[in-house]
Amino acid sequence: MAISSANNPVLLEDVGYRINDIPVLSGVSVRSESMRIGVIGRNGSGKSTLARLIAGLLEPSEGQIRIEGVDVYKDRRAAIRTVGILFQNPEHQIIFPTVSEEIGFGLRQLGASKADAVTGTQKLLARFGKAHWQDAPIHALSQGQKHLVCMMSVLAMRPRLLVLDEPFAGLDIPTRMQLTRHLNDAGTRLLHITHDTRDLEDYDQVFWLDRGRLRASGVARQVLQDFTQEMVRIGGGDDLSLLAG
Ligand SMILES: Nc1ncnc2c1ncn2[C@@H]1O[C@H](COP(=O)(O)OP(=O)(O)OP(=O)(O)O)[C@@H](O)[C@H]1O
Repeated sequence: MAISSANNPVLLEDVGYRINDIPVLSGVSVRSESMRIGVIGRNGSGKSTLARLIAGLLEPSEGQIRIEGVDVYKDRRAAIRTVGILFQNPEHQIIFPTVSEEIGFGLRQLGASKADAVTGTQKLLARFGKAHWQDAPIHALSQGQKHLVCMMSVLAMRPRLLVLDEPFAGLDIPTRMQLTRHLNDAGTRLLHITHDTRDLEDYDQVFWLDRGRLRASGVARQVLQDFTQEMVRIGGGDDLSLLAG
């Protein structure tokens, strides 16, 4: 299903990012109007850095990023309505002790009154069939349940694009399937960053990030096939031996 979001592109123009003058990303240009955008790459290829740039949490050292027309780093007010992000580790996202406080916080960020945030949280939990989680202490939840709390908290803010930074790594198959179903039901545009080709099999368009540069882009099937072949080829060697410096 290749529904497009024409005229609302995810647009990166010649984006670079340096840490202590060392390039982590260089010359990354992406234009996509797809509803399901994938980014694949090895460990250390710059995926998480790219996720944070697209969410507006980092300022590009070079180039421009516009998500549906919004400069997500400079215009933070517009950015929180435009892009949400889910991290690999829920502990990096969760700040509050209970489920309802965590979800309500995002609604308050959007300007909802305390009462509206409470009602909005109740409605959202009911929509996910989790009304009974309202007062649950988050520390008592399983890892998969914590992921779902993060997902509900982000979706409560109705972002037009949701960036997924390997949120399913380390989860078992049923949990991955259930979380994926919730994501698909939400109908939100997704930009999914991963090293696991399984996550992107039914995506519209995939970008392959290699050592901080875009190596390929195109329809998912072709890019994933080329990526897998290259990973198997590298896996036959021993590049773990290489030390920098
Ligand atoms: N704060 C930092 N300080 C120094 N180097 C960093 C920092 N953040 C990222 N890097 C370096 O930038 C490169 C890209 O890191 P990044 O985390 O974006 O890659 P990744 O593709 O998400 O990796 P992984 O799949 O292992 O999570 C790596 O070489 C990493 O060591």
